[in-house]
Amino acid sequence: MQNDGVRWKLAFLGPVGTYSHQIAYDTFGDNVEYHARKTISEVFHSVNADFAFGILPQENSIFGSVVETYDLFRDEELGKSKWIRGALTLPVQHSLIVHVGKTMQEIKEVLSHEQALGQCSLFLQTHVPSAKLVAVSSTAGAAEMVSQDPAAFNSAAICSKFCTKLFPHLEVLHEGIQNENRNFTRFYVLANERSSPLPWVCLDESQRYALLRVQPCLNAKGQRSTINELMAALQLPTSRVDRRPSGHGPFDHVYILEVFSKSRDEMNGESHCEADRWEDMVQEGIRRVIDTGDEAALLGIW
Ligand SMILES: O=C(O)C(=O)C[C@]1(C(=O)O)C=C[C@@H](O)C=C1
Repeated sequence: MQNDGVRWKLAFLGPVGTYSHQIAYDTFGDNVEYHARKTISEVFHSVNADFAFGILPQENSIFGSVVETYDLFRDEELGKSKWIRGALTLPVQHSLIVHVGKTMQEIKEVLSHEQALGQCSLFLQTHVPSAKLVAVSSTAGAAEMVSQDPAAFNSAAICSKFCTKLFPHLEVLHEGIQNENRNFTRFYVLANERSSPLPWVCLDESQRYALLRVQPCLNAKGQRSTINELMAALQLPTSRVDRRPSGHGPFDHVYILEVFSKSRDEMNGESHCEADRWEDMVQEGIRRVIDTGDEAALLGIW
């Protein structure tokens, strides 16, 4: 993917070896220039006029929503200068990685991203119940610390087994340690243009999606719309609802909703929902929410 001969830049949660990097490379291959960032927040803020794409972990099938990502969706820049352009799903198999020769009994602490610690909670309770669990910014970041930080010599990392090829002195002690064998993480592709072209692997044109931020406002009676009222105004099939504090006062919330076009079968014989028609349907839904006195914004459409 070239922009006047210059490769587009993509930000991912680093270092190389994270699941974010893996899904980014599986999707964009050698077509973009990769830039590692220390946190998910830095990935989000990197996407600007000069940075075409960012990869944001969104939800895991065992541990649920990635809270740091949803908190970033409250940022007003999303939907103004950057947009969600697609979703990608990666099968995730975690390994317990240690310094070569270390045994389970010697492990004093386990480092990883909080998502990976949560996805492996049963293994941790059973096999290293007294180890301290330390949340760090990424899985491969944890492997790098175990490999290079003398203070982490008796620590283990939860990460992809590929990390043992990237960082010296590491080996796999256990593989497939997540609570359920079938484990998937879904990622959003963040882009600096609302309709940035994406590699074909991101696009399933039989189904269209949009991400919305909806905020109930106080009416004249001092009441707020319920989530049922907001969804009734929207009139769009909704696959995901996440609620985060708005930051504007106690128990004041924003909702992040993922909506989708009806499936092929429900489209009255049409093979798929045309992009323009889907855009109209979404904009009409947003208008209906705003007409009830609440706030709604389009964060991305694909
Ligand atoms: O730390 C990584 O490897 C990431 O890419 C982050 C992340 C996440 O935030 O969910 C991605 C996939 C796994 O679920 C665990 C961690």
